[in-house]
Amino acid sequence: MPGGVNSPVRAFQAVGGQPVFIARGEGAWLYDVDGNRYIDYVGSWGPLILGHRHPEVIAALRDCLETGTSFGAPTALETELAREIVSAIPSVEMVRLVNSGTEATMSALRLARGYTGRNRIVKFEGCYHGHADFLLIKAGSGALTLGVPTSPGVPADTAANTINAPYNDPDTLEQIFAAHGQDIAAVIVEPVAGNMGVVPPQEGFLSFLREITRRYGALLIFDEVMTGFRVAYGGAQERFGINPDLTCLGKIIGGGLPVGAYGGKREIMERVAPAGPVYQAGTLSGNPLAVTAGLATLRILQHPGTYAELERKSARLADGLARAAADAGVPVTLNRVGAMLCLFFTDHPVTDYESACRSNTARFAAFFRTMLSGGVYLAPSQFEAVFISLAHSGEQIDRTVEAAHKAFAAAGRIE
Ligand SMILES: Cc1ncc(COP(=O)(O)O)c(C=O)c1O
Ligand SMILES: N[C@H](C=O)CCC(=O)O
Repeated sequence: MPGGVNSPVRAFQAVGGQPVFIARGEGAWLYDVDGNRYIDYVGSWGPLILGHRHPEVIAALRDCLETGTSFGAPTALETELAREIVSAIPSVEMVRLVNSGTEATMSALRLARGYTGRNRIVKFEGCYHGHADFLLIKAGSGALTLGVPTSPGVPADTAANTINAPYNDPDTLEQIFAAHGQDIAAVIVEPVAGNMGVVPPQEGFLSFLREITRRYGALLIFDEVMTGFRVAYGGAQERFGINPDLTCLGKIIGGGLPVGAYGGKREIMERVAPAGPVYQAGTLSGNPLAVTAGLATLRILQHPGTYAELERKSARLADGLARAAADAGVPVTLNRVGAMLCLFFTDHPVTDYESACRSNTARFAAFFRTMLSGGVYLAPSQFEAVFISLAHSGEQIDRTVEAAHKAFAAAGRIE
């Protein structure tokens, strides 16, 4: 396997050392093949908001297995998940299930182009929307971590239709629309950026996106692959009260199995084949196992108090980390929205790609390695989020903060 991994973010290139090989997970614990135990803040990169092997998810999967693994035909289960998404996500009236977040964003953008008859799209520097060619330009996540934000292999004429704008910068976007507004099919955005570390939208930024896209007849697409069912049950659009035209989902709606979805206004979604002419398909789309794990997860997330509990746990971790950094005299900027947070090794505010890149990544690497040897598993990159789950106990969070005291001291020894 290239680099020994099946997705670049799993390699330890940015932090040094070799990746840990995982044997199993239980709640918020991860166990490696050498018998070490870690408190897990990766959660399979976001899907495991209930932790590993939640008993209700596992029981539902066991029952589902007895019926088969895939049919390539409609099932009642997929209809149930579609209904749940439509009732949860404020702007979604119709939805199509796919197999990954990448498929969701790629398909939503094809639909936006088919619907508007325009070719250009606007994305934001440091946002990551999966690995489709036209989105791998100044992309975040592993691409940023490995220093290849714009990938070789993306044809120049494909890249020419993607316009990159700085996140949280309405003035630049206004200029882009003034120059190209009639050609822009859509603006796609992570409503809380989570792939250049965590960068919240500044006051008014999302409403500005809503206004300017309407003004120029372009669609607004929220990529809620990470934020959907995480920063609120109804995603960032519920939390911030802004309704996009299309929404992309993934991660949590598959409960740890491969899934994605895109949805939005009926009038737009009815252009998707076979209802309309914009083609998109998938052999395993709506897979019963993925749908079952997703549905079981969403049902637990609906319990009263769930998001308040996530908020409490996340605040306890954030406060503890901030205190530990201050005790060690290491300047950090901590960004948090609900159950996703990021520690940047800088004393400047982090509001966009450029300010995220000012973080001291050598300090992050030292912090990461000391946390790992102290039994805490973080994403091996400065530019990824820390994900808190319902499975994290107060005791695990306190242990994490204890480990962080040592880790900040180690980071502080690096210039
Ligand atoms: C915001 C966002 N969009 C899209 C994707 C792509 O999803 P996937 O890895 O399932 O293709 C990811 C994560 O990888 C993501 O965080
Ligand atoms: N940051 C990525 C998406 O959220 C991590 C998942 C991956 O690319 O493997």
